[in-house]
Amino acid sequence: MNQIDYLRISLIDKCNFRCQYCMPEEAELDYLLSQELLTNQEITTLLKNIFIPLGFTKFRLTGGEPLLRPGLVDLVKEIADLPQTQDLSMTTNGFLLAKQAKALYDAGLNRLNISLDSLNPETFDRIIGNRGRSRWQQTWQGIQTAYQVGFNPLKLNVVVIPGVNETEILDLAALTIERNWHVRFIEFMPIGNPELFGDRAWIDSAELRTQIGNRYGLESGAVTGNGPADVFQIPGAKGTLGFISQMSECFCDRCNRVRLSADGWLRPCLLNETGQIDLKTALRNRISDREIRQQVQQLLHLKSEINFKQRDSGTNKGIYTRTMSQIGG
Ligand SMILES: Nc1nc2c(ncn2[C@@H]2O[C@H](COP(=O)(O)OP(=O)(O)OP(=O)(O)O)[C@@H](O)[C@H]2O)c(=O)[nH]1
Ligand SMILES: C[S@@+](CC[C@H](N)C(=O)[O-])C[C@H]1O[C@@H](n2cnc3c(N)ncnc32)[C@H](O)[C@@H]1O
Ligand code: SF4
Ligand code: SF4
Repeated sequence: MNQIDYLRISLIDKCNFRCQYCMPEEAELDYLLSQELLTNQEITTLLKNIFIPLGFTKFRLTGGEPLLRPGLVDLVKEIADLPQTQDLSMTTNGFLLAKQAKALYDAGLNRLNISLDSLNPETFDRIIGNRGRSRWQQTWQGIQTAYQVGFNPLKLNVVVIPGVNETEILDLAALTIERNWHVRFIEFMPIGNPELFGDRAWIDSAELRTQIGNRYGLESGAVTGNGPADVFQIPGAKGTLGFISQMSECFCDRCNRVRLSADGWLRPCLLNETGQIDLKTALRNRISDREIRQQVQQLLHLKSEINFKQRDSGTNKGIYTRTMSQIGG
């Protein structure tokens, strides 16, 4: 069995974007109340008393949009300062990054993955549901600032949507030639927007590799990470290209992570809710650390069963009912 040592922590379920593939504008979502969110202190207590003693050393902050979380820099510092923390990273849409990047870097955040689905401001705004105000320029500035303050590796996540941004694959891949950035193409999953997903809403990573290989050539590459990306490189490029292929491949056999939702549910697998544990209620009811650790350990033992056998059990006819923003993607 793989060692499960990577916890993805959702800090908030709200977002300042409404990406078509995640939180489409027309969707009605129920948001958590602020008292339902784990506090910073509860998060660090869980890390110190539960997850670290069970061998967790890698933590990613996500959401919703983590940069909207009040007290974020303090939380980053507290987690980074834990002696057992080997890797502390964040996944963000980058819109509020230009102002926060330096403070986050100084607080000890090691790595950033930033979503950027298009280099064309109009396409970008259409994807993120801009509600009348262009957001591309500020997002691009956030990415540049993050790189300038020292985030390395800096990864850009592109969800590839047929008919929306698929014509930009070569341009996005070309970003890595002169820049030490890591562009990752993600196969669109049937989570969040069933209409957009339609009949064939994802493009096989192998197809993208052929396109890019024909234009620029492609060889194997390497970059630091804990995730499912297969990494390649354009020969001579400064950065790399990653392919995250959850639709065309199954990488569950190398799964090393569990997820903590913003309201404290520990979820063994992204794609289903089997076996979830409510850690917030346990903490607030003063259940002993020992007992909570035992419950978590039991879930970790069950995880490989859940991964393989119940991957689709959280779906309704193959469509997932919770969005990535609610789960903590
Ligand atoms: N099926 C599946 N997909 C995942 C999982 N974790 C991440 N992904 C996919 O990978 C995309 C990028 O995830 P990121 O948040 O950037 O993190 P990562 O690639 O795991 O992280 P590093 O490699 O450590 O940088 C997500 O949007 C998902 O589409 C997972 O546990 N299961
Ligand atoms: C849910 S977001 C949370 C962090 C941050 N708001 C962001 O967008 O980077 C995390 C990742 O999930 C991805 N994502 C959301 N919905 C998806 C879907 N239906 N299929 C594949 N990836 C998805 C996003 O592209 C992003 O890279
Ligand atoms: S993918 Fe990220 S930025 Fe886009 S709506 Fe979802 S949580 Fe927000
Ligand atoms: S689908 Fe579940 S088991 Fe597979 S990689 Fe994602 S979290 Fe792990």
